[in-house]
Amino acid sequence: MPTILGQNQYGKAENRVVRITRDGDTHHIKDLNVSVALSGDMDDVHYSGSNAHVLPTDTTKNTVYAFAKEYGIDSAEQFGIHLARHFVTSQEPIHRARIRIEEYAWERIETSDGNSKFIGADEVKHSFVRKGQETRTTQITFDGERWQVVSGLKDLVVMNSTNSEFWGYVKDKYTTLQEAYDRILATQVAAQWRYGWSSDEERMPNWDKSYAQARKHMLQAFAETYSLSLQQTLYQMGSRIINSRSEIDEIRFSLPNKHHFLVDLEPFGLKNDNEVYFAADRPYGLIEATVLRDGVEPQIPVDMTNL
Ligand SMILES: O=c1[nH]c(=O)c2[nH]c(=O)[nH]c2[nH]1
Repeated sequence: MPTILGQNQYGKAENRVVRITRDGDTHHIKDLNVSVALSGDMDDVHYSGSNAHVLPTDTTKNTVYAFAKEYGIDSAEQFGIHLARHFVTSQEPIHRARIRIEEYAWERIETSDGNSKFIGADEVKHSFVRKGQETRTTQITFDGERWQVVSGLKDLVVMNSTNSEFWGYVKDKYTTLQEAYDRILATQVAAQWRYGWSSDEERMPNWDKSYAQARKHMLQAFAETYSLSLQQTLYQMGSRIINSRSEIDEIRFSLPNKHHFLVDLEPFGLKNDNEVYFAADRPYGLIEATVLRDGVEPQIPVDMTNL
């Protein structure tokens, strides 16, 4: 049976790099998980085993660490752009680079009553606690000409303890769900947004500011939407970002509905007045959608949850 090679890519996945920047005795941390995927003129290695075009995955790993030292890590996006440009422009057989980065945030530990020489005004200059909230993500793709930057976050857990209803839905013979006029709405946000920036000729966005603003608008929309469904809330979150951030053209969400079921306390002679819930972990409703600036083509893949 004749066969041919289809899409292929290779590189070192999940390079964990921690970069400390020492500003006197005040230290700064960047903690990343960097995955490199390269593609191009790689037929021969698959067909015959010739490695003549293969930059070893080990080298791609080393490059991540060397770049962390040589250029530092400003933002995950900036670091990814640097790496992608390097692989595509320095190796002829490599035509495309995709760099995926997860960033883990750390914050300074507050002091008790400053008595060590290492302790500043009200925080330790070299002691950190990892932030327990979301993970920031980015994916940089470069083909030698066009850039695509898709950034976002995952595992951002949010809850509204009121201002959520769900009723008026289709009912068939299998429907048992009771209509809800005051329910808990909770989800674990995975969101990926695509920047309009796509060529070196255009002015690059301020990645850190854009992330902070997109996150803020998303959370505010979640909190401020009186929800008739998680779908409606999702759309509000997305359109709030598109309307307030001109550098972002498209955003895709994957929102698990973290169901909170009222517990029946009647057997114990107790009335449950929307106070005691069972937080179910599965199954969960999974609500996913893309929100776009009118007129732009969608580019974020539908199945982006493991980005
Ligand atoms: O916000 C919701 N959207 C649904 O589509 C749905 N389906 C369901 O059973 N509960 C909910 N809640």
